Amino acid sequence: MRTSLLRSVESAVKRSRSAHLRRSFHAGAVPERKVAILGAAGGIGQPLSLLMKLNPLVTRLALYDIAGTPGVAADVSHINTPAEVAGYASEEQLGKALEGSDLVIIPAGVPRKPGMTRDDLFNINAGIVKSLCTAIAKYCPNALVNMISNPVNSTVPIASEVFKKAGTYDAKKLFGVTTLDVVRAKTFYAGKAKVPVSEVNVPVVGGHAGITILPLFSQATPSTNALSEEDIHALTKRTQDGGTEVVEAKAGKGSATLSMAYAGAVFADACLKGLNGVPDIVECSFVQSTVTELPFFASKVRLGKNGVEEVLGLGPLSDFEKQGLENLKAELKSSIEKGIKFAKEN
Ligand SMILES: NC(=O)C1=CN([C@@H]2O[C@H](COP(=O)(O)OP(=O)(O)OC[C@H]3O[C@@H](n4cnc5c(N)ncnc54)[C@H](O)[C@@H]3O)[C@@H](O)[C@H]2O)C=CC1
Ligand SMILES: O=C([O-])CC(=O)C(=O)O
Repeated sequence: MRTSLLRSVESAVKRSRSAHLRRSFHAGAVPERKVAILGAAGGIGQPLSLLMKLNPLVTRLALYDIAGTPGVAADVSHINTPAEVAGYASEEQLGKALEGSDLVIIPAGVPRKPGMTRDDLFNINAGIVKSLCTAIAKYCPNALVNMISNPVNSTVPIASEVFKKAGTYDAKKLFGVTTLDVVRAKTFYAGKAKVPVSEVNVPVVGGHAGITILPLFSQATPSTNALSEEDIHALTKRTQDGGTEVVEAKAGKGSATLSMAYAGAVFADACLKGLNGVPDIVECSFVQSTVTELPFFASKVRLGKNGVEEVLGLGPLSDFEKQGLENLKAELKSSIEKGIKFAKEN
């Protein structure tokens, strides 16, 4: 009788201890995180919403678009993962979508058609990005911002100016998403070097348009002697033209959406891990930088509890890469200046 009573007390204590441990794990070790996606009903927005719903680090997922959000939100919300989904469908609801966000991902805006450059999107997307960033400054000034909307080389400087004007700019919290360039460089390198793609790492620096995209294949791992200089030049060109390859294949139906959603989800996950204090999270991103004389530049970035913990240097470059770096500076500088001028004048 006594032993059975003891056993039941012991097991009650054990149950309460493990419940306490579970509670403290939820309350402490893995913080609650709200992620907002602006442009959530678009070609990128929909699969990105799906992937973020699958991310166990996301507690609340706010899906905002000017059209089509209720359907996307209802659809994604039926997936049996913990993130709570809410859809926001009009400008009046943008504040609610943003409030309390730790991370805002922006894939809002028009995509390219064949024959266009990313800069041809400037006239429409600059205004969209400006108004969304004005709302971010108002409703969630401390959130990390992942800018996907093109031309990234200009939209990130636009965002920085909007935040400066609002008095909320924190260079550590603004990121141009260049992960798709890294994803492509890894895939193309693995195919050519015949190494397992899951083991490949390739930094991609510079910006996110044409020759401003500079993959550093001399630093690719696993390293290989199997590639000729010609192979490296062809891999570089293919990475730089990766977006155009998709635009042409889609023949008027837009640009990369699925690979971009994957890349956006990879980068957002890295940002959330950094925020949560996971050590050694390094990704390439287009950020405010002193790596070159340009005020914004993509390079490896260490992510932490406040966003950018450290902007890493370029490392040793081959002569071909050194030349590529010099060649990209004029275009990148002018795209950055175009964004800053727009934000200052509008
Ligand atoms: N950074 C990168 O590596 C990449 C960037 N992109 C860029 O991402 C952007 C989106 O591309 P897609 O999803 O294919 O275009 P899409 O046209 O399929 O979707 C864009 C969505 O943005 C929404 N939108 C427009 N104005 C808005 C506003 N003011 N507020 C909220 N939502 C708004 C639209 O309703 C639409 O649902 C384009 O600018 C494209 O160039 C695309 C691929 C890669
Ligand atoms: O090429 C485009 O217009 C979309 C984009 O940025 C990419 O796929 O890298």
